[in-house]
Amino acid sequence: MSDNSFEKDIEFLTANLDRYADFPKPGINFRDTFALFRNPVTYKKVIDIFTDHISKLGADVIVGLESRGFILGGAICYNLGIPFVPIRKKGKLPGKVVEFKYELEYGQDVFEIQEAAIKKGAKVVIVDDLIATGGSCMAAIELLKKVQAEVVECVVLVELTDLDWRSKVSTKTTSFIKIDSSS
Ligand SMILES: O=P(O)(O)OC[C@H]1O[C@H](OP(=O)(O)OP(=O)(O)O)[C@H](O)[C@@H]1O
Ligand SMILES: Nc1ncnc2[nH]cnc12
Repeated sequence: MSDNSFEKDIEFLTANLDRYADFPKPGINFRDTFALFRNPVTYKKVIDIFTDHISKLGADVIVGLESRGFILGGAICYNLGIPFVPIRKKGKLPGKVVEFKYELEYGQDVFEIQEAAIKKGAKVVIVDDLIATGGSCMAAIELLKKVQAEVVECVVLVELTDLDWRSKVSTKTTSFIKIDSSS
């Protein structure tokens, strides 16, 4: 559920989100959140909405999912003065990592987190630009379980409402823009 005070901003953001048919595969309507991030006006609105919501959750750490979760997470952490920790695709993080394989709307991948990046029992909020099948968020939750962190909430900008992500993600999830994958 989104905060009513941001209702007008959310309508504006929804209207400015780009859609590309048949990318990266036939049949996928790709929602390009970079359209919102490259415009300073819409980017600020997005970061303000996330910051306002996450400031009430008592998070110790924000975990951002590669790649667009990084663009959100860094700015939100700057506002809140809390650490940012990345979850990256396999093979990009040095040191001891834990990994989890997952599926998404147009393929499969492996996520990793650095073991030393999160303290046991830390309260974590996961951020990403979009939830579709829920595979990415589920993989992030499983990785955070492995390092014994506590996932308080997943917060995403866009939710594809008709895809069955809830069967994979039972952790509380907040989205601000809700759209049908075929619209
Ligand atoms: O709910 P899901 O079905 O898992 O899909 C959502 C994920 O898919 C996209 O990222 P993508 O994996 O394309 O990675 P990228 O940001 O590195 O391009 C999107 O930014 C989410 O992270
Ligand atoms: N339809 C979509 N648009 C953008 N990112 C996605 N990740 C998974 N499905 C997606």
